[in-house]
Amino acid sequence: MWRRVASLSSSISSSLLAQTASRLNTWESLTTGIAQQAKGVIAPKEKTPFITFVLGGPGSGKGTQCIKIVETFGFAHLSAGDLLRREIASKSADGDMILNTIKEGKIVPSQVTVKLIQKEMELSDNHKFLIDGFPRTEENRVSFERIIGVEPNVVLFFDCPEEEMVKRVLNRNEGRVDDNLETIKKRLTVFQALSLPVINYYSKRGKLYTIKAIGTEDEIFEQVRPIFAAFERTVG
Ligand SMILES: Nc1ncnc2c1ncn2[C@@H]1O[C@H](COP(=O)(O)OP(=O)(O)OP(=O)(O)O)[C@@H](O)[C@H]1O
Ligand SMILES: Nc1ccn([C@H]2C[C@H](O)[C@@H](COP(=O)(O)O)O2)c(=O)n1
Ligand SMILES: [Mg+2]
Repeated sequence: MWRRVASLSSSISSSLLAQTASRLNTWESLTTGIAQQAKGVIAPKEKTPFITFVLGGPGSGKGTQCIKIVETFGFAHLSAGDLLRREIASKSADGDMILNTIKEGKIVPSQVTVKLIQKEMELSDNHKFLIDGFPRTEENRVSFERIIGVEPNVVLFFDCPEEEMVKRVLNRNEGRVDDNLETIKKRLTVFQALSLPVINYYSKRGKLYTIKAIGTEDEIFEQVRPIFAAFERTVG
């Protein structure tokens, strides 16, 4: 549905695009939604999706703040890392490759991650998505745009000093295979080299909201809250 909407975007005005997107979404609901509703699985998607990418280094507090955004603003939270860990746990065909990549602090091929995100978006009856820990690379970003066919509305960047991120990750205690000093160092290098260019890209496109990610969880959320409050009336 979203790929078809996006392919029209260069040739028509934004208000016409919004109307067209709305109609295409409704049309798609009618064609695919009927079968799903007949089975009682999913409510029709009648609203244009509102997509937020949540970026920041390892341990910067993305997941913690996503929980608060979900509670306060009713978004669906899709954590790329959680989706990949679920593939490992379910022993899927890509499970071993994903496990080895995560242990090495590297990035899983984009096609794998985008397909997992796409599946969750399609299954969700929400239209507001927080996509946490994605895109981590330019390849991730381009792949999302190609496969899903839309750009994010908002990009949050949790900007946290390295020392603090390392301290938080080492204290996390959730049994993650990448929460050790050796892997954290590699993840920080990957973040600097591959993720910062994505953050700069969205800054240039005027979509980036930088949050100073130090202080208590509640203090940090007070920087996040007004961003979504400003969109709430238009997004629903
Ligand atoms: N403001 C904060 N102050 C202190 N600790 C925090 C704060 N925010 C989160 N934490 C803790 O730091 C750890 C990392 O937070 P979180 O898992 O949210 O980070 P993340 O950005 O999602 O990391 P990753 O990219 O590794 O998934 C968690 O144990 C969390 O409870
Ligand atoms: N877009 C992504 C997101 C995550 N991964 C892998 C590599 C990360 O180190 C790991 C954990 O992610 P997190 O829970 O910290 O967001 O998952 C990836 O390859 N691509
Ligand atoms: Mg996380």
